[in-house]
Amino acid sequence: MKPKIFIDGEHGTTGLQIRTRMAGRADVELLSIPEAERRNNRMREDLLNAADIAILCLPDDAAKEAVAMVASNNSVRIIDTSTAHRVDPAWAYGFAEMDTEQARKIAGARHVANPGCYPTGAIGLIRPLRAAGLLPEDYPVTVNAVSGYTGGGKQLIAQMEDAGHPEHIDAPHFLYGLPLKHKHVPEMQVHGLLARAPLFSPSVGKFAQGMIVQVPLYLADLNDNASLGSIHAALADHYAGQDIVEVVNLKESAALPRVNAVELADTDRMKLFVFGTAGAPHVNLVALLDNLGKGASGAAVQNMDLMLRG
Ligand SMILES: NC(=O)C1=CN([C@@H]2O[C@H](COP(=O)(O)OP(=O)(O)OC[C@H]3O[C@@H](n4cnc5c(N)ncnc54)[C@H](OP(=O)(O)O)[C@@H]3O)[C@@H](O)[C@H]2O)C=CC1
Ligand SMILES: CC(=O)N[C@@H](CCC(=O)OP(=O)(O)O)C(=O)O
Repeated sequence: MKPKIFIDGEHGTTGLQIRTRMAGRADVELLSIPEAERRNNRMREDLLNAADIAILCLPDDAAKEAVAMVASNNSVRIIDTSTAHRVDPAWAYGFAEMDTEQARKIAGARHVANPGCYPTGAIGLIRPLRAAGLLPEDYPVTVNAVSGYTGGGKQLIAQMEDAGHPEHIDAPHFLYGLPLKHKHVPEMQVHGLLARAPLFSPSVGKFAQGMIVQVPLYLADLNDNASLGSIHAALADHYAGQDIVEVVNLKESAALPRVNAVELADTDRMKLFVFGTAGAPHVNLVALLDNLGKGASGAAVQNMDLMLRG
C-alpha cells in the first residue's frame, strides 16, 4: 500500500506549493480536502487520522490544534511548517544539512518541525562556523534579510498584488519587524547554537519568490585567526557532497557584481557565499534561496522523503 499524505492547509501558499511538487508522484497517495471544506474540523480530523504523514501548512494555533487531533494516534507522523514546534526538543528540526546527524533524526522522527525561511539561510551560514569553532558562542550575530512577498502568505500577497486592497502596500521594498522581536529569532538562536539572540532585521521586496539573508562578521572577533579563506573552507567542508546546499567558490563570488534575490526562485536549492577582501577586517556571509522552496515547501517535501525512507 502506498503511504497516505494529507496536507492540512493545502489551499494556502505553502500547501499549494507542496501539492505542485507532489503532482505526478506515483509512490504516495494524496488525501485531499475540498477548498470549501478547508476549515471543516470534522473532515480535517478524519483526514489527519487517515494519513501516514500529515503536513501542516497552517497558522501556529491551527497547527497545534491539528497535532491535538492526532495525539492518540501513533501511526500518524507530522511535518509542521508553522513556527509552533521549531524549538521544541521533542520535535526534530527539519533542516537535513544542518549537521551530520540531522537527516537520520528526521528520517526516524514522528514529529518534524520545518524551519522558517529566514532561519534556513541564517542557520545554514552560522551553524557550520559554530561547529568548526570559528564563531564564538557569544558573538553578537546580526541577520539582515529580504524576502519575496509570498513569505507573508495569502494576506501579504493580496496586499502587494491588489491595488484595490484596503491595506494595499505600494512600497517596492520595506522593512518590518521593527520592534526586533520577530518569531524566527528563537530558532536562529537555538539551532545556530548561539548564547545571544541574533539581532534580526527582515524586509520584503516587490517580487513574489526569492530571499537574501546576510550575516556580516568582524574577523577580529572570531576564533583561530579566522579569515575569508578559513570561513569559506569551513562552509565548503560542511556542505561537501550535498546536492541542495551549494557553497559558491571564492573566485566566483569575488567576480560577482551583485546578488539577485530572485535567482533561485522556483528551485529548492540554496547558495551560500562568503564575500570580502583577503586581509580586510570584515566578511559578509550571504544565503540565497527561494522562501517557498528550500525556505518552506521544498524542505517539507525533502523531509517527507527522508521520513518515507526512514
Ligand atoms: N509563505 C511562506 O514563505 C512560508 C510559510 N510558512 C508557514 O506555513 C504556514 C502556512 O503559511 P502560508 O501558506 O504562507 O499561509 P496562507 O495564509 O497562504 O495559507 C494558510 C492556509 O491555512 C488555512 N487555515 C487557516 N486557519 C485554519 C484553520 N483554523 N483550520 C484549517 N485551515 C486553516 C487558510 O485558510 P483561509 O484561506 O480560510 O484562511 C489557508 O488555506 C504558516 O504557519 C507559515 O508560518 C513557513 C515557511 C515559509
Ligand atoms: C515576508 C514575511 O512576512 N515572512 C514571514 C515569515 C515566512 C516564514 O518563514 O514563515 P514561518 O515562520 O511562518 O514559517 C514573516 O516574517 O512572518
